[in-house]
Amino acid sequence: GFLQVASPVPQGPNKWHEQFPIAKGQRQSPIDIVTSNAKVDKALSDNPLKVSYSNNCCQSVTNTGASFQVVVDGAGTEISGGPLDSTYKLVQFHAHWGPLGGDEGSEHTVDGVTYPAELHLVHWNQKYKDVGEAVDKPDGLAVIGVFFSRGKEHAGFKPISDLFAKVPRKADKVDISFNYDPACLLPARRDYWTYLGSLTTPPLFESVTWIVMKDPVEVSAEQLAALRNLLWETPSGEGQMCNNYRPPQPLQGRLVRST
Ligand SMILES: Cc1ccnc(S(N)(=O)=O)n1
Ligand SMILES: [Zn+2]
Repeated sequence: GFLQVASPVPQGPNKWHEQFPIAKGQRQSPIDIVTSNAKVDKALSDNPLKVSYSNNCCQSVTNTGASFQVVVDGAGTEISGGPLDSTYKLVQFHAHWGPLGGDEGSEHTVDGVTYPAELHLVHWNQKYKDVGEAVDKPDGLAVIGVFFSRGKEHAGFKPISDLFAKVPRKADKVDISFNYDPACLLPARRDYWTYLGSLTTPPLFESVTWIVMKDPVEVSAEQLAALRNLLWETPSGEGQMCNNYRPPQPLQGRLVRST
């Protein structure tokens, strides 16, 4: 009602710099990946990215108020190789998406092309004692980004997308009682672009080695629509969660490498 104190609706990306000056930093994410400027680096293929997730690592799905988040118990879910000088452990995965039926929604773009959604698998460097220590270190995090395109249903994503209706409001949480291997969300072809960037939502720490898979994975229109079962606060009250993506940021001379 009008007597309630409206909870402050989070400021949009173009205001983040007021509270998080690093928003205008030198290694911000996402970026537009200009494929002709990406440099093939043989070292990446000589030491292939190793993804070894266990199938009982996913604990729960939460509505964070900004996305869904599958919380992972890092036991046995590790990545290494490729651009990484250390072993990193999966801590959570979430996504960013656009309006119903639209083609914008991804954070990274490829030669200016957007996808309807982008999945982020967040990992922390095992050289640190926990994710809290890693989160603001230059080599603290590694995030694998996977573009979602609209097409046939993704059988592997269905057990997760079916849970969104159970966590409509911020802080809602449902346990994942079934075995689930997040590797099923990766495209078959493991080629990627990699560059040094940041978290794409506040606190925007410049601590992420980004690994953006070249190939999208197909999910159905219904699975994309299921993302809107998640609700969040809008200026006019509670509404469907959508457009929770940050637009591309200045490259600032960074090199993007490619397999
Ligand atoms: C853990 C975390 C926090 C904020 N933003 C991100 S993201 N979108 O860069 O993956 N991850
Ligand atoms: Zn993200």
